[in-house]
Amino acid sequence: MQSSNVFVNEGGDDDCENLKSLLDYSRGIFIANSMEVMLKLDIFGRVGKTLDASRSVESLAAEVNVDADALYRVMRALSKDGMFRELSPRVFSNSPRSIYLARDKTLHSYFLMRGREPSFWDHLEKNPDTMNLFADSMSSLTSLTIHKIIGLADFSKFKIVTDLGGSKGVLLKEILKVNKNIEKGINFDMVAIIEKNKHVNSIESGEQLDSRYVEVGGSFFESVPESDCYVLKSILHDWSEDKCIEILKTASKSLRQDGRIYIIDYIIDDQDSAHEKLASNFIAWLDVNMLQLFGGRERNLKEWHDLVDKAGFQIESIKRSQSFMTQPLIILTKKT
Ligand SMILES: C[S@@+](CC[C@H](N)C(=O)[O-])C[C@H]1O[C@@H](n2cnc3c(N)ncnc32)[C@H](O)[C@@H]1O
Repeated sequence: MQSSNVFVNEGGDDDCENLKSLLDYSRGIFIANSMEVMLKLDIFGRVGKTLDASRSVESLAAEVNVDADALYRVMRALSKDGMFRELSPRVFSNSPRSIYLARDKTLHSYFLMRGREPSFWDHLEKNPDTMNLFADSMSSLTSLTIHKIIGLADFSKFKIVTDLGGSKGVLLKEILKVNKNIEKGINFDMVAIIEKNKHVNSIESGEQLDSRYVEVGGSFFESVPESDCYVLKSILHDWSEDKCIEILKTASKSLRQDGRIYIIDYIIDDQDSAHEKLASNFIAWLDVNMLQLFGGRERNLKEWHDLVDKAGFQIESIKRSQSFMTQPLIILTKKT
């Protein structure tokens, strides 16, 4: 893909900061939902009305009867914006900013009015236009980082590569362009998405489709086409641990000998990231996005190791880009 966007060549820290600030504008709804939950549960007040008062997430969660992990993830993201302070792991105090909400309820109704209960998948199912917009939004984010991802990934040993949840096929088409050794590239997604892709491909005569490019509809919870390599980009962070294990086990059944799984997803609080500070704020909010929309999560390195281990895989290597937005490539092989 010839990229015309101005961010692709981001390299300097200025570009990173600008791109990060731009993306911050898209997370308003998640911040509003998080503030609504914090206020409904009176978390600011419960943490304490003085700056030196602190509470552990576990004691707060037990007191208000909510899941401690979910509460931690929301407080972690808010604290990256200075709304709480995480004094030690999972122990928070109010910050000079949040103490106001602990002491004074004047503004509570203002924040409560802005939250809402989202049901994203229901909404998508009932609104095909929004479904298309979602696919477009995913493809646009992918196109920002596509060259960096391809630069990280070696496809030279594979004959069949399948992009699981490949949406509009943006990434796979580019992989095929760069890797002439691949004999077949399969873009696999839900039937509704694939039908739409086929329709668009048939009317957009301007785009000459590579004859090696194939579209297959189905569910990665049921079965997937046999392949040497499965690409899972921005897929596993949508799902809970149990669902991720199901997806990986489905892939495992059809993975050819010496095959690999290429996970392209963030690693939260990754000490080896070139932009750990910038990225960790960005990823903590993405984590809240995943929690609120899908019941998914961003995972740290240990969580990735544990997850793939339970599905019968091991991490062979991790390749990181210098760009904060480009997810690392996590390469899996079957456990021996
Ligand atoms: C977050 S998007 C990622 C799209 C693409 N990989 C990217 O990075 O731009 C998740 C994709 O998973 C697809 N998906 C969701 N459930 C699926 C299922 N059960 N089987 C196959 N694909 C599914 C969605 O249609 C969507 O295209």
